[in-house]
Amino acid sequence: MNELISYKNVRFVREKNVILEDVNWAVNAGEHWAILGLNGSGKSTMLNMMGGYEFPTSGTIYVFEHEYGRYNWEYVKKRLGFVGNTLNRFLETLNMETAREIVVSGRFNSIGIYEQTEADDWKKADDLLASFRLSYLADKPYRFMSQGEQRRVLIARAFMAEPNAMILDEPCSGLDVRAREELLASLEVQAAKSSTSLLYVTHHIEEIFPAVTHVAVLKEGKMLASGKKKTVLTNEILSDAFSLSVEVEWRDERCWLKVIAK
Ligand SMILES: Nc1ncnc2c1ncn2[C@@H]1O[C@H](COP(=O)(O)OP(=O)(O)OP(=O)(O)O)[C@@H](O)[C@H]1O
Repeated sequence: MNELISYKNVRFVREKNVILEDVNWAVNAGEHWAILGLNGSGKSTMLNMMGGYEFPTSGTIYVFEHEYGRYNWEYVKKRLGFVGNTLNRFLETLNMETAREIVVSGRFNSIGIYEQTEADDWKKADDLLASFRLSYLADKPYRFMSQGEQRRVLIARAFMAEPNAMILDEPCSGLDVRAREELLASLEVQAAKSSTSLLYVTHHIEEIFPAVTHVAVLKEGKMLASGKKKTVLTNEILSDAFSLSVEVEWRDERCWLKVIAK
């Protein structure tokens, strides 16, 4: 499977408001994407469509070569990981569990372990914890972890099912600079190790870690630009996207934003 995700002329209208218009986008195996755009530009709506939470008003969406609306979507959802910046609905269960238990539960796409686990599952969870440099937390309950540690545990959990693609929706929001850098370093390692394509949603270009290969920029529901990161992360495109005069500075495969004029 080469083309993992494809949006063709996708339009989405909610209560007479056009939320997405003429969105064309394709993600191929081996690519890692950042999805950029101001608040309300349509990023979450666009990505929620992959999980089947929103249905395009017109246009077509293919995920893992299956057309949305013409296939049993439960199978597709199993191959798609999702990590938001909050799992509050499940907080009570999470709080009781240790890092190891939470990571193992990712094998069954559940919060809480309700199925038989094998020794291999625990070994894999331990390997993931090591890869995220979280082994020291293995037996610690979630409620006693820092916010940054909690986020990394949830991301490690999402890798447990080895999804074909994983949506990371603003995973660094609310984290301090050190916790942010630890999370990004973990993603960098994981991007090199696993075959999961990462789809990283953010407002901040500073979070685009070196392994990200492509960037999509949304503005007011339209795809302003998409393609290889160096061709998209330019002064012109970002100034347009943010409606602000900005300059991009590249350093060690990371980029930083300077505001020139408001
Ligand atoms: N449940 C909803 N009901 C009505 N309008 C909504 C709803 N969810 C989103 N919208 C509107 O749809 C548009 C796109 O929102 P969306 O959440 O997709 O943007 P976003 O780029 O993800 O924003 P953010 O960065 O703030 O998360 C916005 O105008 C928003 O107000």
